[in-house]
Amino acid sequence: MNTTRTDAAVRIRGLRKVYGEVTAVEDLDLDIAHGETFALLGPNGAGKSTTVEILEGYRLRTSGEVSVLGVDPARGGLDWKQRIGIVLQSTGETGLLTVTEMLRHFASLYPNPRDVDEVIAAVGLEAKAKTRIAKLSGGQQRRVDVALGIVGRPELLFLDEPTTGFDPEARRQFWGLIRSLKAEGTTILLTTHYLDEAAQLADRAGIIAGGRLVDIGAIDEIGGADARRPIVRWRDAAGTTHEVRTDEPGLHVASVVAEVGREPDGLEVIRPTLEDIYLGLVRDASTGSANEIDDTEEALA
Ligand SMILES: Nc1ncnc2c1ncn2[C@@H]1O[C@H](COP(=O)(O)OP(=O)(O)OP(=O)(O)O)[C@@H](O)[C@H]1O
Repeated sequence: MNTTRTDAAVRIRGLRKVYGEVTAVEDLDLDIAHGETFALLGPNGAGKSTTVEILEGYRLRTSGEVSVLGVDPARGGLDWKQRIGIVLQSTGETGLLTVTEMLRHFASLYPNPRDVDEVIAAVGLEAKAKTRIAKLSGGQQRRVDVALGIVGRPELLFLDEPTTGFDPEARRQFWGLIRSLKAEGTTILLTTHYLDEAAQLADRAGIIAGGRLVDIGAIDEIGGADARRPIVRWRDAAGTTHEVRTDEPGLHVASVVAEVGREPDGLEVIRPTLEDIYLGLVRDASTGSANEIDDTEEALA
């Protein structure tokens, strides 16, 4: 095999992609370690699919260095393609074959495929195994896309908005599947607009806006400590809402109770979710302003 194992499964340096007047990706640096699950997050048009498609070898870059499993994707041959799995944002499957037939066909293209029946069970399509793909619902067809992405036992799996159209139960089942792939050592690059999905699955996330990486870090650290500080919120006797960011929400609640002398109205302790932090970072990126943290008690009208 004409590949070299590098430290990172994916290595990107100074990536830039220009479509005519539009700069879709600018000066992007990123490393994804072997075995890591990495989520690339960002609003519509941020440059996620462009980046992922360059890594998959589907799109040529304007400039920069890219290495995927030790190979430049612009020059990746069949042996390299057999080591990666791809679930595109949308696929143009004709749907004439049954689920089993389609998977058998795909499995035959790989040197060490997974067992087709096991893959069908893993994506929850056992009852539809003999159904033509055209007759499946949108969410079921999406599950076929996921099955096709993993049947070749890829070392690196690209998942571009994999659970769009899934019902909540199917999403939970999919998360279990991704965790088992990760446990087997699969490296996963996920793009999703479901921030809970990223929080559930990813070790690290990168947030891209306007083609630039605005933050990157461990899922429980991204955005920094300040953005993650819990908020204590309550209403006073006059009906005014108070909101305080504090590292000691329990102590703050105790002091409010001591002051009010009873259960405070509308008391909440809010721990910012990944979605809250993401929205703050994307807003800051679009306005160009720094994230302002209010340490002081603030009365909200
Ligand atoms: N083939 C193309 N020709 C011209 N412009 C394109 C092309 N593909 C993407 N773009 C532009 O590049 C930018 C990034 O698009 P991209 O599809 O990478 O974003 P995305 O983050 O994947 O968005 P979404 O969340 O909507 O899928 C957008 O401004 C888009 O309009």
